[in-house]
Amino acid sequence: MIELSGLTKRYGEKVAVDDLTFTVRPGIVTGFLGPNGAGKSTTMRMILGLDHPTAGDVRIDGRHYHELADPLTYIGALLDAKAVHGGRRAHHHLLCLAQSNGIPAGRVHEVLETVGLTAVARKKAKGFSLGMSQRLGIAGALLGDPRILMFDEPVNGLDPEGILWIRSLMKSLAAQGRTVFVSSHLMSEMALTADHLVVIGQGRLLADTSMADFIERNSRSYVRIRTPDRERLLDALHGAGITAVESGGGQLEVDGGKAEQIGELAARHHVVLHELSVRQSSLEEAFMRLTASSVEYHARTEPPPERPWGADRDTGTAKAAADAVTTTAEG
Ligand SMILES: Nc1ncnc2c1ncn2[C@@H]1O[C@H](COP(=O)(O)OP(=O)(O)OP(=O)(O)O)[C@@H](O)[C@H]1O
Repeated sequence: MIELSGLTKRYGEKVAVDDLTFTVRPGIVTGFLGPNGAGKSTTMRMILGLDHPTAGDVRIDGRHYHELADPLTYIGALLDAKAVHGGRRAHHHLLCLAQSNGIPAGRVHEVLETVGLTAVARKKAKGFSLGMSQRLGIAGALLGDPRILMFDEPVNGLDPEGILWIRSLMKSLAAQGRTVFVSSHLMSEMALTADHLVVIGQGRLLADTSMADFIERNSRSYVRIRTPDRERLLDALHGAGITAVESGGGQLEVDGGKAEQIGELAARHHVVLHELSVRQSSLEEAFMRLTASSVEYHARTEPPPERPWGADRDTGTAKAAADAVTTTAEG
């Protein structure tokens, strides 16, 4: 179990982690979600005693990291897959870790087998692909057979086979009763892996909920409408007591499953429809709604304004590219 209580980290004026209180429980996969810069890695570094909290406290099975006698036998972590010394062979890297942490050398073979790196055990880490490095990092995390495992963005840059492998590994570790804490900025990935969700934005706790509850609350079904007769349709909908909201690009959205009613209404008022479709909002959209006000770097979704070809020829391209990205540094 990992328990955070009022955990806070400031770097000068910047509050990277802001008063986080939550518990990561055994037997399930807990997803740790937040947009870029939300404070996930900083939180994980504080759990491992690599960064000191400005305020608050974090405990691993009731103790601070530095109080654990052989920490790798309590908590194993993958923070940065490329942090391995490139000149070291995979086997040697794990052996050094084992020897310096009081772990029997025989575990090296076992974990290499578990992560599927036995065939390349004598190869130097600098020749490893990102996927192989992730597997080596995970082997290091598993080395002490710990009850708690923590992975920082383990699927970043992996191919579908690697993603599937990590997903099933995390689930099987949790099924063995271990505590599994995994960070990601992809809600869609977490929906397939995690049983519980902790969402943060700009260092603050935004949600601490079961995945089932999150899906239940955020699976919105709505009707999407495109029409060249927008004003007439809005009047007709209004007259029938149906509320439509603009959803960008001239589209309208109506909550609930009223597609037939809207279609018949449009026909009665001779309104042309280009689209009338029932949609289900994705969990990724729900996550983006939840974290919208805490995202530090926004890319504009509409295309940049069109420029006559040749105008600002020398600087136009760079300028248009710069215009397309709006950076708002909040907080
Ligand atoms: N050593 C540091 N000095 C100053 N600021 C830092 C330092 N480490 C992190 N930060 C800032 O703290 C905030 C949180 O960073 P952190 O890396 O924990 O976020 P994250 O959620 O892991 O992001 P990502 O998904 O991009 O990895 C960011 O604004 C970052 O710039």
